[in-house]
Amino acid sequence: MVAAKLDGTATAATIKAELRERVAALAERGVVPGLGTLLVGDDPGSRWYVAGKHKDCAEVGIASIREDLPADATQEQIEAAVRRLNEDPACTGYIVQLPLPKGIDTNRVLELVDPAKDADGLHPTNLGRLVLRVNEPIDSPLPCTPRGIVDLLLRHDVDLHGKHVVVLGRGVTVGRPIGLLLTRRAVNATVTLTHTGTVGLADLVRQADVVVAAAGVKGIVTADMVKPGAILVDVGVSREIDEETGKSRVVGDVAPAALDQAAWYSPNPGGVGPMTRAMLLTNVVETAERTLA
Ligand SMILES: Nc1nc2c(c(=O)[nH]1)N[C@@H](CN(C=O)c1ccc(C(=O)N[C@@H](CCC(=O)O)C(=O)O)cc1)CN2
Repeated sequence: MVAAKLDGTATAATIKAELRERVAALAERGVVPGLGTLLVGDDPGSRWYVAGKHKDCAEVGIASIREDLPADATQEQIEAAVRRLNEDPACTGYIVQLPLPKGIDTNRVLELVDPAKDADGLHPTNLGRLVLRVNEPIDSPLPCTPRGIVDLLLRHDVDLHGKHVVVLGRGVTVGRPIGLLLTRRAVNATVTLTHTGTVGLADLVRQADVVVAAAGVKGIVTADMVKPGAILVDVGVSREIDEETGKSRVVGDVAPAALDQAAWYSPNPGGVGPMTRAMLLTNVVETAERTLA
């Protein structure tokens, strides 16, 4: 079977073109959306992600605000930066880049974010709205990666109604919230959330119409675990050195041979990552639009 590609890079480019028009419409009404980022420390991956977010903003006309703190920043210094972003009128939405350094109480930091400026949709108020609004549209920011995955599937006309989605990984940015999005009445999928304590993982994955692999374990989804015709969404990010080039490269949770079984697959890189970035911009634009409603 030759699997069709869920092209996140191309889909994100379409979304950015749509957003450019919405940002222009906001400008006509005197509103300039501004994305703030709070980056603590010097992890190269996090630096790259934050730089990408600001590059994306420049492409669609969103203003950029940065708060960068050293790796030894204290809880108090981080919380003070969050308060500055809450109070900055130029910042209409912002994110705290995760993970924060060891020893920092991440939940305490996230709970300080003004829910109306929560561009990541990770504040308890916004996650709570996602829990409560099963039947009606959600008028608050949604977590970027889950939203990006659902949007990527829907924009490729994948019908999720009645489908069994098996999710690997219970992380806060992907695994836990994606079940809430997929089981809303408008989407109507059935979700099994698996994690390191799950017994019989391979048997569960074999039952899946859609596999969302967000375990962060290289090649955990192997060919023998995939039902023929399933859809494979690869979220995992592990790094290894490419033997030919000697350079570091991203490898996903889905083993290459598993793709032969699939009807659709999201490449990694080039699938979910670009959609995560596009959904962050979407959240920022929607947050700014809500100020006019
Ligand atoms: N506050 C947040 N922190 C983190 C999030 C998040 O959504 N909010 N998600 C990840 C990191 N992340 C964004 O922050 C992110 C990860 C990956 C990509 C991406 O485009 N990846 C590329 C490949 C990149 C490479 O080669 O290294 C791809 O998939 O094509 C964008 C954003 C954790 N932290």
